[in-house]
Amino acid sequence: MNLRIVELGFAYPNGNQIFTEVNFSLKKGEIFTILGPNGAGKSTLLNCIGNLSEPTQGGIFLEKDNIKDLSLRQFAMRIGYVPQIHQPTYAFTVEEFVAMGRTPYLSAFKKLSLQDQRMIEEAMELVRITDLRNKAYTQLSGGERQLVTIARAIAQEPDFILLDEPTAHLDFGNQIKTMKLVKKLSDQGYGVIMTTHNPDQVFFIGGRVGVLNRSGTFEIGVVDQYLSEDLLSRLYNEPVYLFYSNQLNRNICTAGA
Ligand SMILES: Nc1ncnc2c1ncn2[C@@H]1O[C@H](COP(=O)(O)OP(=O)(O)OP(=O)(O)O)[C@@H](O)[C@H]1O
Repeated sequence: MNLRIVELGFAYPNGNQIFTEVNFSLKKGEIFTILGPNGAGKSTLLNCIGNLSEPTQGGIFLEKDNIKDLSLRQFAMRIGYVPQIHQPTYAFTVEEFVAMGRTPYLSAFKKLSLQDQRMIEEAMELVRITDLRNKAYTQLSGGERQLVTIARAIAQEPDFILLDEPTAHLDFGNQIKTMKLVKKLSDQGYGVIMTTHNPDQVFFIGGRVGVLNRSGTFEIGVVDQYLSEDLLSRLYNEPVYLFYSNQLNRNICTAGA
């Protein structure tokens, strides 16, 4: 299964052109990260891939199917989306919230099957939130909500998972756990697209990265070959340094004094 982003462009109705000519593809089991400064359009791009915003140019294809031609149910079985902020309306328990991921598989008024229950358990275990199962979603911290929303996407059993800044509300320990979880998801065969503000996370993950510039251009490269101190310093308008760690066997990205 291939997810292809072809000649994608997006402009808001007020004429604000956010990006043009975004091209990349992703297989199941791959991770693709997206970097870019505030306001560059990372969330807008993920919203297009997540079928929440309609691109003004180009299209998004799952194999040969343009996603705009899929029913909501077909789409939800193939792509799961974890938005940056999720404001709950009702006090569902964590287990009930994760169970919503099974909605595409349910027929009207039908109870959850054993397979549905198994996927809900597996998703909660993978994200390590099983002990929160009876807690109200409205009573969770921002970080816990983020993990529960990731579990809901996993329960959806999609081929691809989109994560919009998944570590935005997390403490340092949970940021590390989430990055390990992202790697685990790809090991388990999910294709993952993740936006982040932290280039070090991109070095941790490796693979390919797309950089969205303020000008709306999008460039792709292999992390270690493409992301240089010079490129990152220009991207963020601040000096950025890379150090190779023999212990970690990867580049570490940090700010200067
Ligand atoms: N409804 C809208 N109409 C016009 N412009 C908009 C609208 N919504 C967002 N924008 C603009 O689109 C641009 C891209 O926003 P987006 O949230 O996608 O960027 P981002 O890279 O995800 O930013 P951040 O890193 O701060 O989350 C911003 O300049 C924003 O002001």
